[in-house]
Amino acid sequence: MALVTWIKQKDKIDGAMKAKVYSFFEKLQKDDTAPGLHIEPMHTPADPRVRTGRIDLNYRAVLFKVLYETIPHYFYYGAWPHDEAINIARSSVLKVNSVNGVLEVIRESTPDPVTTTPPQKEKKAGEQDSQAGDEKREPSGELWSNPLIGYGLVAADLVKDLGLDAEIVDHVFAASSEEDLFDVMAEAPEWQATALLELAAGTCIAEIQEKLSLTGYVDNPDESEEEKIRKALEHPATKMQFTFVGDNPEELKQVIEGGDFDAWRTFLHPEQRIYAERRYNGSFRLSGGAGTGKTVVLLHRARMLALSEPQSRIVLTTYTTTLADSLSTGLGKLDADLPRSAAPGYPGIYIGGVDSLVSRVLHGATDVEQRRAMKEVFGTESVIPGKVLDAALARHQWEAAINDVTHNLEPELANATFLQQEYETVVLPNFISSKDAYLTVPRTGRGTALNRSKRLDIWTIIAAYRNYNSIQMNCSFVELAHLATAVLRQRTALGGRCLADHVLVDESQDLHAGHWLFLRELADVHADDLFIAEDSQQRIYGQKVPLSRFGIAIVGRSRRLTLNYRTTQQNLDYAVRLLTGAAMTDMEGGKVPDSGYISARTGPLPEERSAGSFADELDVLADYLTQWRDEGVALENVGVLVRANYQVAKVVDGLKERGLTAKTASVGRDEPGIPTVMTMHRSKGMEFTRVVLFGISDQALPAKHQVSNVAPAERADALLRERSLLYVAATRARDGLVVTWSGKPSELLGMK
Ligand SMILES: Nc1ncnc2c1ncn2[C@@H]1O[C@H](COP(=O)(O)OP(=O)(O)OP(=O)(O)O)[C@@H](O)[C@H]1O
Repeated sequence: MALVTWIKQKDKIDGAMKAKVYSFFEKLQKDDTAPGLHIEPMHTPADPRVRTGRIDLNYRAVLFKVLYETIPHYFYYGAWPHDEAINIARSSVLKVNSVNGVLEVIRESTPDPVTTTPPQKEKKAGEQDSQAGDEKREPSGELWSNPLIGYGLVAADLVKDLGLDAEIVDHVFAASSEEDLFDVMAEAPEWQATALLELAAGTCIAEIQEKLSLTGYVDNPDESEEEKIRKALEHPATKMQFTFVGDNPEELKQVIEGGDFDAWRTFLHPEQRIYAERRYNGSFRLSGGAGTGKTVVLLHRARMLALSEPQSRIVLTTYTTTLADSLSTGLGKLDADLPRSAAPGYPGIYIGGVDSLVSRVLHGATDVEQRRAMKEVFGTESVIPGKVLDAALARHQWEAAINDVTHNLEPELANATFLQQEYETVVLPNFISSKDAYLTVPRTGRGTALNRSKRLDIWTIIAAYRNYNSIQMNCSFVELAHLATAVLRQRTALGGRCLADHVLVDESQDLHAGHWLFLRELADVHADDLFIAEDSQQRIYGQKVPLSRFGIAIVGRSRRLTLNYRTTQQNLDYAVRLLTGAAMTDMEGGKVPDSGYISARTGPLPEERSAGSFADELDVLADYLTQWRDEGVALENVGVLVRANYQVAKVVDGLKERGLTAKTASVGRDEPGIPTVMTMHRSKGMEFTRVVLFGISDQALPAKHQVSNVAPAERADALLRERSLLYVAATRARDGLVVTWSGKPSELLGMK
């Protein structure tokens, strides 16, 4: 028998190779002396533990063999063509870092930045396909200056305090372009690459030590190297790159098949691991920019809770059912054996969109509970209306109420947007059902002040709106959330048990006050009651709502993730620039930095393309898709994102006229060779290898109905939501990002 530890692969391996690697390790786990494996030591290696093994005729595995008593333990570094493998094997060393105790593989000769050829740039898609008369704009590159030198960092400090390898540090300081810098990082151990990335982003040494858990290690010279390695495997920064597979073939299969794409299942960042595993004495909020792994943390945390408390009732929820479905798929990938529960209130993990949770509670409520809830929310004891009021009908009802009622309100107040916000952030959360109650309720957080006479007029319109809906038996999702809250409150008032022990919430920036009141009732106040993942920069619905108002105390229990795993630094910079000019505030009203997110990946610059007309813009889009297809890009991993619903069908039809098949999001996502066209709203939580933001003109963004006829105080917030929408859409791209428009570009692109 032999044990195996897998080291995260820097070079991607294809399907055929994966099968061979699996078969090699399957044999090795059983018997490392099996003749076909050819496990051999090197002549004059830098590390005497290094071995090579025969994967096939051409490829050799590079391994390190550590003996624990009589049991061999192999650390698999990678597989390369024969000669390359021999070179790598001879020059690589498996060691425990003497400064911080992290296990790492150091290659004795890292690339020399002066002689390194920068990696082949991806050809700029669409370059030769430019339409006559089309104008192409690329964000201009600035002269590069080495950020580590700029910050006044001293190489010796990085070696002494952080434990970075001296040779790697030398190369980093000698880097003369961003490509050089990324090349050096690509060869460095994972934790060192992350530390360098943080240094380049301006993070100080002490903060990096904390983020990567690098403090507190004391090297014990009396301890054997084997023992040090065994202990180092437990270090959180080691776990970014090493995972113990042991002699378990199933674990081996998972890690090989998952490859780079499913690395999130195994190789967590030390901070992600902390947030997934640490217990908190109350509610906790995890913030972070798009793609920083908030969802990944939630999934790992749900697993940790389910495994450590098998009888606990865990609810994992998010804004929509589509997002909940993808949480469910993700959890299945992480651990298919976790106990699931079909309904909230039972042991196991229940996953559902927050509105579907609301509806489950209401369907399970007795007639008496329902009537009392109606009394509490609307002031009349009746059955809960059966029809759900959609956004379009709600708008229509508001407009009807505004027209039918006599009032003296100015247009900025007498419009559907303002009134609906007033209703959903003031009236409903305070369970107001009478004029007198509305006249005196505090309107904390609302931008526009209202005097008594305005409040009177507004209440008259609200009463008419409620009346129309009551006649037509309509009820909005927001009203339903308040009704479900009222049902749960009745039960707890009668001594009933809450429905959940732990509630984990994703995409929480978009939840409205009614959702928060409901979630607060779902689990009572105790340790680890609510774990909330949010990115206030991605708030594209509703108003910002301070959690403290709903009895959710996160003061002192709120942290932020900053390392982006999804998209390239180029796309990230571009997306963050789309937010420029907008003051981002988090849900507690604090300032959120509009930069400071870093990515471990680099790629081509985003491209901006203008076209003379809608038809020309479709030509541009068709050219990109054709070119990508010809380059071998799997078009099913391409997303074309538009601002408005009606544009979806127009783009699908337009592409059809140009001989290309595309589909809408409702048809599912995985038809080979077929890209998906969807709204930016729908793309939330998703990711694609390449993204085209289509139709980003002054006519489409900001959407007129969001920002016109809106009171000045509300307009800024509406504009911010439009910027956030662009940010959400741009951060869906893993690699390529293209932005197109016809006519004039949107002001949100910030072009002069
Ligand atoms: N530790 C990790 N190792 C490898 N990949 C990771 C890791 N953490 C996250 N990822 C990957 O990064 C991408 C973004 O992760 P995730 O969806 O959890 O981020 P998020 O913060 O929830 O993003 P968003 O807010 O944009 O929805 C996913 O493809 C995920 O698999």
